[in-house]
Amino acid sequence: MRPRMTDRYAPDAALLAKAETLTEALPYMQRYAGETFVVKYGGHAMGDPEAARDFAEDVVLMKMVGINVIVVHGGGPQIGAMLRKLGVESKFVNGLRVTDRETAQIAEMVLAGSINKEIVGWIAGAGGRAVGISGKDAGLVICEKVGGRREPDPNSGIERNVDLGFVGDPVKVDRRILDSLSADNIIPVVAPVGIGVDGETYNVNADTMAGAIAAELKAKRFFLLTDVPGVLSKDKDLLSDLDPARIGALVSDGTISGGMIPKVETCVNAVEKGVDAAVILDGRVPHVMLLEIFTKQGAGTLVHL
Ligand SMILES: Nc1ncnc2c1ncn2[C@@H]1O[C@H](COP(=O)(O)OP(=O)(O)O)[C@@H](O)[C@H]1O
Ligand SMILES: CC(=O)N[C@@H](CCC(=O)OP(=O)(O)O)C(=O)O
Repeated sequence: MRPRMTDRYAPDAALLAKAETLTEALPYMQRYAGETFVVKYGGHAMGDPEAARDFAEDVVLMKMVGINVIVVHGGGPQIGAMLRKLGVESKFVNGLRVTDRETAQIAEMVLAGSINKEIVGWIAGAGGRAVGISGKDAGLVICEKVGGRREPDPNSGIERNVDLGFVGDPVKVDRRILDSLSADNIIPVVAPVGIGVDGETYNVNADTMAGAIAAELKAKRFFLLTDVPGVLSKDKDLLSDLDPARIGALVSDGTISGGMIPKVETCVNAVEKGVDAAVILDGRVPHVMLLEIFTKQGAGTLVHL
């Protein structure tokens, strides 16, 4: 027989708090089991190895409680570093990297070769099973070349059309490879490289790629991990809840600018196409996804209709 509980054997407060954390998580586990979550892991959020380990543990834990997790990663800063090392010039127009054939090859090498396998390794290290693929595999993400963008000429100041080269816009997502992997209890890790109908390789903005996949899967949640706490107000307070109309106003009055504009646009596009909610999260915060999923207060900025 187990000894009767006396003060001497009673668990201390810290231990009880651990049990309370788990019971607080219970309704969320019940709500999300069987649902699909798409996680975009940005290149800036991948900074240090400890954060990477936390990220992988969160992904594995989510999978363990029955969430179908799909990771789509970026790698913009890492592509930039490799291009500099190889002495290849690179520039961005409207947040998209102008990508000639050589740049496309280097981007694919960094994204699908190096970063993708690194993430697969982190997930394996946390006890999960992951398979790394790109949008080219099994025709996952079919792209069209993006149209040219208008930009002022640096010398004359006159606006001209800039051809972005091999930058792809996802036009079709074939979910079958993701469904097969998820059904086999494997976490798909997707590099943002797409394929044209003619077999051409396209460099795709990782937010756009993740948004297209989240929309096709009608994901319950679409997480975007970046290096800010979420969308901030003019006074730098975190805006924890936004709808498309409010986002439009914040973009118009200049509160949201730079790299945050395509990010919120991706979120709005995703929720309008059937994703339940998108959440912009700070990937530098340890276990930020667990805090968002399994606690009452959540974390980051939730975007919904
Ligand atoms: N209102 C805002 N709230 C938060 N970040 C903002 C806002 N407006 C502009 N930003 C900028 O957007 C950046 C995030 O976009 P980006 O650098 O493209 O992210 P990532 O590389 O992770 O995809 C932030 O680092 C910040 O400088
Ligand atoms: C067309 C285009 O711009 N592609 C991006 C792909 C990587 C990316 O988007 O990574 P982050 O999410 O880390 O920024 C690039 O070449 O940088």
